[in-house]
Amino acid sequence: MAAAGGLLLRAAESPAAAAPETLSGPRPAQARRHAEATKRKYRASSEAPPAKRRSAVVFLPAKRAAAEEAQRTFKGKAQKTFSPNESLVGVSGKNREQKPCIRTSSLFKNNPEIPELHRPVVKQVQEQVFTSDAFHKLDLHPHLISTINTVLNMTSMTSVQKQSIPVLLEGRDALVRSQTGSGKTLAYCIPVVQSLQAMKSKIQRSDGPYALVLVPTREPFTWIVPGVLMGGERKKSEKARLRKGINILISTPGRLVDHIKSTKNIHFSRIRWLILDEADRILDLGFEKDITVILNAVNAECQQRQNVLLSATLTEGVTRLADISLLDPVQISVLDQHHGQSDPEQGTLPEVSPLPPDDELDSFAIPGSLDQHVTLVPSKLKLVSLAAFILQKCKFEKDQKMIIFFLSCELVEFYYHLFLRTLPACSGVPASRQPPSASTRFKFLRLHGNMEQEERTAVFEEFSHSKTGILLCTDVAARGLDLPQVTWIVQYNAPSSPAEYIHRIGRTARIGCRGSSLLILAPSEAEYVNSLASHKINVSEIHVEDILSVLTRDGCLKGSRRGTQKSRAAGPQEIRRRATVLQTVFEDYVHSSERRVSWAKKALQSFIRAYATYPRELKHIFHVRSLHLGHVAKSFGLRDAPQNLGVSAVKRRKGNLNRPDLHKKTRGKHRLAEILRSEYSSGIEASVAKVKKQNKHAAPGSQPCRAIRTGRPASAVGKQKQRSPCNGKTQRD
Ligand SMILES: Nc1ncnc2c1ncn2[C@@H]1O[C@H](COP(=O)(O)OP(=O)(O)OP(=O)(O)O)[C@@H](O)[C@H]1O
Repeated sequence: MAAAGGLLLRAAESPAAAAPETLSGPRPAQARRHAEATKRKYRASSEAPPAKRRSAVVFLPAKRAAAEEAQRTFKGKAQKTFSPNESLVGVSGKNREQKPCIRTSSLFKNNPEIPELHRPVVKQVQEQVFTSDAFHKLDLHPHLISTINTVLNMTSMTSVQKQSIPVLLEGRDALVRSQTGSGKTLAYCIPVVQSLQAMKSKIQRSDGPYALVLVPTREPFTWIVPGVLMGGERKKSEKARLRKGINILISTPGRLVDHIKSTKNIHFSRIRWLILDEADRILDLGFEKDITVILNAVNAECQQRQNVLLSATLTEGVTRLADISLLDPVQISVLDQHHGQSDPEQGTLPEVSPLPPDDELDSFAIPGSLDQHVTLVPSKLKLVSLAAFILQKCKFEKDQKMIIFFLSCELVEFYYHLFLRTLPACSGVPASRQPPSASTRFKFLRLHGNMEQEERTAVFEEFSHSKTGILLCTDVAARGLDLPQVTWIVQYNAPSSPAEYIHRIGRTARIGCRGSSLLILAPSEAEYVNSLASHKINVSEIHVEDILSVLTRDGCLKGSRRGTQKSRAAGPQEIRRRATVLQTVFEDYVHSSERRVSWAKKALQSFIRAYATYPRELKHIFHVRSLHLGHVAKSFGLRDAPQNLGVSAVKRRKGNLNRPDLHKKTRGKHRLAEILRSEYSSGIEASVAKVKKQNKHAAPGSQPCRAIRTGRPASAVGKQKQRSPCNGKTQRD
């Protein structure tokens, strides 16, 4: 099929061999004008064809064959205008005769060549997830063991649990690094609960917090949550709960800082544990200053405690944070023997080592049960390719649960509504009369930072408990979320860093399960694969033609054209035709009203703005100048590129990003970053700003930093260079 598909695209790419784009085909004068316009576009765009992917010699006959096939297929029909509406059963549900015929989108013309992927094959860092050791081997309270066994239904420890729990029970500080979905949460929860229940004077609720757990986002609160503080909830009710007492306090850094600054009921004098979970994410989101405030506030009231820092990725920032927050820590890293680490099966305890070796920094452990793929898709084909992929997985395969990552909230909203309104209809039955199986197959959900907390929690719960479904989201869902049985992670837009890539794909293949991921890149972004390889991330290629070929299995994309059985076969021409039918479904939907067109334009604008915020080190791969706006517009169901969306227009608006309120409210980069990451913190920045003004000299966080346990000032965290671009980017989330 790959070979057949190869014919398909390359035939389209060759101007000489290209079959008429629409079934009507452009007239000669029109065609000339079109070709000249295209040439102009390529002069202005760096999406001009790069080096060919495969040898032209090898594919020349293939192109010719495809062209001949195309000519044969369309002979004598060049003037017939194809109305996709006629071809779709039940898609629009409107009177087909009354609809004007619409020129089919020119999907397969003038696309850039897809370059050959030359990936260095690297040996990925591997971790063994489970050990054969049972929890009852640990010196834990029998009641705790029976809870783990019977309530949580867990018997054997994971590697990270086996290595961490004894160390933490000994009372040591620890820096724990282990792959996504390997059970890090229990690795610290068990020692915390064991140590708290063993305290001589029985803990009272009114004692206040004994353990403080800092997490980066609001969603991942699970079974052990006696008290949660998170943005998006009413601060007043949180204050009441704090007054009653919370012994294990789990909070996002931003929200806790809000309470430190404005709530009298929060005391840290009894804190025995300070846990920084997902430290890499906390730093990525620019919470260094908040962590500084928290460390100072906790240090001011208590010195005797255990500190634990956990992370799936180990970056320079994480080790620096470990340096100032941990005292003489044990470093626990669950890597395989090849990587020179201790073998968990040998039961050896890890060495005490304050800093990891340089070559370990920024290389990531990926679950061995995760198959990673990449596909290079010209911008014009991106929408149909994603739709085809969804159809393939959710219509033709069983029990698929998929998460699709996008660059911004607006993109999530746009594609969520577009797919919701169009794809289920492709089952051939009007939405109202679809059997329940169709609605579960195409259960679309979305999750992003512009949603109310209540709705976010409901979506999280629904997707968590569902066996199938398609969750469209921003990076708000990339970290810490434990969503069981996810089979596919699709990255429709590339992540801003390899660490983000790891966390996105880490939502599948959790705790030893199998999972797969697909990264969709434009041909001009192909070099990103090398960037991943330099962090020991290996991906294998799926060809776009293979993804599109599923459309030939979809009866409702057949089209109305009466052809022989032979021409209906799953040949390249048929794939092109069906892709065009599907694209037209989207274009028809978008162009069915002015409002929808302007909605699609706004989504396109949001994409361009988000695209402009890739970090400097990735700008040579992701630069707005590389985007062919006309082609990108197609992936928003737009027939033409909207005016005034050029690079210069984007540059002009860049300072304003996509939140008009920012312009008014922010002064300077820092404030901008604060607002952009607001969803991860408290959601009440404005009130904090007010309080800040009032308590300028009184707030604990504003006091001069005192020495922390390592003797270094906490302000050192704040001074650290903000490595991640996320500060300027989380408007995406
Ligand atoms: N020993 C165990 N046996 C079976 N399941 C376990 C065990 N420990 C943890 N789990 C389950 O594994 C899943 C992943 O655990 P957890 O969320 O702690 O992983 P993580 O390493 O923190 O992942 P991430 O880095 O993505 O946040 C959870 O559903 C958890 O209940």
